[in-house]
Amino acid sequence: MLIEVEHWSGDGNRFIIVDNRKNEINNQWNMLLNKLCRRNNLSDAEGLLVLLEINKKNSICIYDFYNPDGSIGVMCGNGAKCAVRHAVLTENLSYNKIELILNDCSYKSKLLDNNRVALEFPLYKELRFIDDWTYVYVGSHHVIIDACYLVKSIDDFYQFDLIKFANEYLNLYRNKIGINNINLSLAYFINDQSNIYLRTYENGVFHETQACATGAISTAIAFWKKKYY
Ligand SMILES: N[C@@H](CCC[C@H](N)C(=O)O)C(=O)O
Repeated sequence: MLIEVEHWSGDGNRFIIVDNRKNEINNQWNMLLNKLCRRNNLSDAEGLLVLLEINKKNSICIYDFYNPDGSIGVMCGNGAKCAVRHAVLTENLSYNKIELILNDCSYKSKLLDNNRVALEFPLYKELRFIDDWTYVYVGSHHVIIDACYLVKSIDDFYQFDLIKFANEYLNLYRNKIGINNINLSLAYFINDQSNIYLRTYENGVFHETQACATGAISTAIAFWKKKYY
């Protein structure tokens, strides 16, 4: 069977989108994920978005999101932005008010200028300060580590072996929080610029990705709550 797929990128976070509104693909997602989301070359994806339905009259689009390991990534901010833009292009939805239903959760969104997508998030569902790191839940689970404990400069920050660190410490964070599917973000805050530089090791991808929207939101919340700015 020939399956048409589209490659999308949300800020460098890469996804495959499949239109399954005719329900032609049944329970073959694991096969597709294996073929399309391996990390062998640059075109490999970090998640799969499956279009289930677009209701043009009410500007509603419904997608499922899968991580490359086959697990359901409940919320993926960059994937959600791609889904909204994909729905607009597919069915010419009204730009001002689009409801996205992603993995059964509803988000309000709209299209801004230059094809940017705005997505409304609840503030956060859970926040915990544990030792010198922070756990934030915004639909996906994030551990935020302040890089000032690990590196001394922005160059060191980008040289830091995030994958080795994740392999060594992920289980510790999982055990402390009691949740398995955790994303790990290393955040470097530059005070006089009010900038936070971020690197994220994603659950379900088990690798560093180019960008992670819920990681960015969680980090902003963690630093704001710690009164960094
Ligand atoms: N890339 C994401 C987060 C995706 C979800 C993650 N893989 C998980 O399972 O928690 C984003 O842009 O938010």
